[in-house]
Amino acid sequence: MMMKDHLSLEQVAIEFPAPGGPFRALDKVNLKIEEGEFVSLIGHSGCGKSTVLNIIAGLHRATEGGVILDGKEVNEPGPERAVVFQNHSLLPWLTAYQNVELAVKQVFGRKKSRAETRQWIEHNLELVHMGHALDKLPGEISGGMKQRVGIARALAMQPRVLLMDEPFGALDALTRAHLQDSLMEIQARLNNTVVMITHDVDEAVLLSDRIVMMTNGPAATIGEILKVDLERPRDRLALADDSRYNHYRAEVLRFLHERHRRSETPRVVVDNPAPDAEAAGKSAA
Ligand SMILES: Nc1ncnc2c1ncn2[C@@H]1O[C@H](COP(=O)(O)OP(=O)(O)OP(=O)(O)O)[C@@H](O)[C@H]1O
Repeated sequence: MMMKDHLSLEQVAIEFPAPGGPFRALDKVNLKIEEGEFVSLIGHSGCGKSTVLNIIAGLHRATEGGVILDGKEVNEPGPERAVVFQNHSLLPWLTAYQNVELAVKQVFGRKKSRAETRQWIEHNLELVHMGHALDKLPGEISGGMKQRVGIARALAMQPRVLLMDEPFGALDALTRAHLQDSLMEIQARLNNTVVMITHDVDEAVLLSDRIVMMTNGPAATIGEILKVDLERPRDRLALADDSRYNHYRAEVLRFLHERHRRSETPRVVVDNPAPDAEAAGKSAA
């Protein structure tokens, strides 16, 4: 696969106004992401993961440094960077189809004919296995299904970068596993560049090409980057017994627990749906 650098964070720092003077949440964040790469951000609660994602999304402006996407500086939100949040954020009065349609019309306007628009919306909902529920309202479908629609909406914008802020965090373990598998399948087909925040160590290892581990704030930065050299497609059951998989998992846990331990209990989920979950230890906290 041909890969080239296309997204880079250069010397990113951000300060938020605070009563005692500016609060420096991030400092000297440097990261280069290649096209088609799947990168996850992991770190203790409050270290600044969402802030990094929001800066890439153009929702926050860096105080110092900046983000370059395909040679252009990012300074506002744009459809080439679609965001999927933890809580779906669908409009409740619109059906699954109409929620995706809204985004498609915003991005493509009149560039697609009516027939093409319809086909494109259906295609994206089918990608996430929601082709059977086009006319359902968000209130009529489960949390996992809503999240699928949110992902379809983001994919339908044909973004160059897919930004996901704990997209499966609110779901039960089984639904989460299904959606992780769907996401891997879609990414293999479309070769999207993905930046995903997660608190789930298994999710990070299973999905990522690289895991970016952040230090605690204030002035949080990238502590270590772990390259996950596991061939794709990846199979969660086969990997549960794979020593390399367990090594990567242990590396992330070591980083979170030894190097950057906080006095309070870190919000880290180790929720392995594989049969050896008992042996591996249910909770990282
Ligand atoms: N708009 C803001 N104004 C002031 N401070 C902010 C703002 N947004 C974030 N912060 C602060 O910046 C730091 C990083 O927050 P952020 O939400 O990015 O962390 P996080 O790693 O995503 O946390 P979590 O894992 O709990 O979601 C925190 O100390 C937070 O209080």
